[in-house]
Amino acid sequence: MSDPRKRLSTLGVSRETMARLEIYATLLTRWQARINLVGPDTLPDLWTRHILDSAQLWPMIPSEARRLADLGSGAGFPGLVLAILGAPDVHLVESDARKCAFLREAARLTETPVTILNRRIEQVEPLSADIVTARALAPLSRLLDWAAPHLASGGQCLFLKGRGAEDELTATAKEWKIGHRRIPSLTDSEGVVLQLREVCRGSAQH
Ligand SMILES: C[S@@+](CC[C@H](N)C(=O)[O-])C[C@H]1O[C@@H](n2cnc3c(N)ncnc32)[C@H](O)[C@@H]1O
Repeated sequence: MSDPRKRLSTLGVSRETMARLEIYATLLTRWQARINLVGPDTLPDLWTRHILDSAQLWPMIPSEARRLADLGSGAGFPGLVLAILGAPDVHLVESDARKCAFLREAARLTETPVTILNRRIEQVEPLSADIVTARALAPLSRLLDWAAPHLASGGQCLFLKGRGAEDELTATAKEWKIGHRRIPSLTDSEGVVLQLREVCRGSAQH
């Protein structure tokens, strides 16, 4: 099944939510002419490369999660897509003011409640999030430095990563003790979702 809209429906996305994703996709395509929201070569494949890629995290969010923080949201991947799908109390952290203007407009038109923080992650007060997400932001060791202060007790990270994920995990072992799962990506044959629990500083025991 390669049609991304059909694949979204298998993730439990309703027709009403699909209509809000359509509004988001249309707005993004319009704004892309003015500001670089996504890599221009990826725009024709927006639904698979960005929307489905983000939405694949939706089934991994536990029903008891109360807050999600998305770091370096850019045009809203994955955080705004997850908010449209119904993730609770989503905070989008993005340092670029023009991208934040886009996020505000997309949230308004899709009637999605989100908190947009136009700040550098390093300057944001601890968010106490049950889920911290990020895609295409930084190597894993830096992501962990940024994400750890924002994790609630018992919280987890969901990071979309490419083919270097294994090496990145190895590189963090000296500094971080993490329970992790690697879940193959639905959209990228070489990609994975890194699901990280019990993130704490200190080397892994071998
Ligand atoms: C490569 S883009 C990825 C955007 C989005 N997550 C995606 O996958 O399409 C990285 C984004 O992170 C933002 N960013 C980079 N460093 C940041 C920081 N320290 N604090 C907040 N945002 C940051 C950039 O402005 C940019 O929009």
